[in-house]
Amino acid sequence: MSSSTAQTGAGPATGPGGAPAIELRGIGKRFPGVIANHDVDIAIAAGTIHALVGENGAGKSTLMKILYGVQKPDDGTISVNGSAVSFATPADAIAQGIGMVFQHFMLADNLTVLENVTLGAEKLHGIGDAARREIEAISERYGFGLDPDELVESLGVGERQRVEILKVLYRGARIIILDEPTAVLVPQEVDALFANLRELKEQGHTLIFISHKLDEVLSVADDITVVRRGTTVASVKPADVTSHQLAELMVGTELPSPSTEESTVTDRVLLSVRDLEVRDALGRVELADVGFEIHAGEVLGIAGVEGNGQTELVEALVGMRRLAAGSVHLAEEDVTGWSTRQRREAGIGYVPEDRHRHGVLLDAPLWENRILGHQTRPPSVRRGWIDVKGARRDSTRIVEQYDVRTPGIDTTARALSGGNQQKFIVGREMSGDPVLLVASHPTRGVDVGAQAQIWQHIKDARRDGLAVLLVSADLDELIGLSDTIRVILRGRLVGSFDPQTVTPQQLGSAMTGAGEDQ
Ligand SMILES: Nc1ncnc2c1ncn2[C@@H]1O[C@H](COP(=O)(O)OP(=O)(O)OP(=O)(O)O)[C@@H](O)[C@H]1O
Repeated sequence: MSSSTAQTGAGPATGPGGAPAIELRGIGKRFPGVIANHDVDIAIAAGTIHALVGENGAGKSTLMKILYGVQKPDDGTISVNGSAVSFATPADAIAQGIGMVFQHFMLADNLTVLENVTLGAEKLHGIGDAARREIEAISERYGFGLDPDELVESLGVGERQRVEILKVLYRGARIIILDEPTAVLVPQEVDALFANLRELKEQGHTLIFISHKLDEVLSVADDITVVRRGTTVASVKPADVTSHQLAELMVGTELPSPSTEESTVTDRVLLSVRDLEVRDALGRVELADVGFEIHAGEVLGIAGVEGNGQTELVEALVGMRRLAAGSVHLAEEDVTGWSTRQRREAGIGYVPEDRHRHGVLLDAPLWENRILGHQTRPPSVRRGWIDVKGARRDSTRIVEQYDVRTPGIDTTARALSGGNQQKFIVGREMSGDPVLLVASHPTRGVDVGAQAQIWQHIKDARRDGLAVLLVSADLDELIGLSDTIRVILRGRLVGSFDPQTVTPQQLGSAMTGAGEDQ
């Protein structure tokens, strides 16, 4: 146990040089109908790893956007290394040595590491040998293992993230903000990321990251700030709290404890996939020999490192990809040649992996988003016409049942926090009694309390016979929710595991191919 004590509010934590690397005092930010931040006080010591935790919509991203010059605060002051600053744009923050790594990587796949890193920063070291030397030096110094001339499209998720970190280091960042950096990583990659973060810290950098994974926060952070309903409510040391206590600080109440459940798997096959093959536009095989069944009342979990065919599998099932071979049966019906619309009408719910591309219309109000993908089914239509009242009523129900934090159903999806957008999408796709739910990362970016609620909704529907294909990067979710777990590797299903007995480490090994020889 550390001798440090939990503080309420943030005291003047000082770094080696005296002043904190970052000090936020009295920060406030309002949006129409919402107070995103108020009275935020945080001091972040130089050369430390500082975690920011809090419920969906608590105001974490807004705070980080203020610190990176994306949003302007209405109140309060920001100091960097003891000097007051004011940022009109991210360029101002970068000039002060602050960099940000977003959750959605912003890399061009068809360019090399060097081209991605120098893009927009040509003035620093050009785009030739000087730049290459600098990139190699940074990669070497922090143990990133990146080759400047490698194409980004051939890199794995963890490597891409290192390119993003390298990009901000290249631009001179000493203070690096990471928004949910572990959401897309497998356990081994998380370990590698944390090793990189610790190395950066050793060399004097200050790291600030947002996470919903409290165990990880406890393992890597030096300090943790808890944000609740827009303001900082506690600042604690990892040694002084458990993940359960941390969760309670976040939500302000006790958390429901998970219930163990009897198996609900029936012998009625709802989805039957045989010899599925999918090819890309150039004819390269993306999925091969994929076959499985899901019964009514069963959750089939798919584990895999991102980019191993999950996207193709999910899109093939919902009718967004043509099959090169194989068949898909929903209940007794051969749906292989059916359109997405026909499949949805037959009762397939779909939670897409990229909520901004396929899940919501960001500039449309929530009630219109209720209709998206459900244009031909009640309550969105009545006698062939869009039923505005029905859609509005059902949107209100989703907001209540899924605890979507929003001023109302006329608010645009864009104005919701990421986790709240996700809750709305899951609520919509669980509407109208689907027979099959095809869900990609249904709780990505969702806080622990809301995650438990979504799991419960899925379990309840499973008890009523819902079949679920669950693709998730969260191995605890896969283990907690699935009846069987299959591992996908390079477009093939390579392993089958019993969630009752498998460990995250075993899954992680199978996912990276380490268990291939078994
Ligand atoms: N551009 C915007 N316009 C209107 N409201 C916004 C905007 N951005 C954020 N908000 C609101 O501000 C509040 C805080 O949102 P923020 O994204 O900071 O939360 P968060 O803690 O990062 O949540 P999550 O964990 O879900 O990502 C939310 O109520 C959100 O709806």
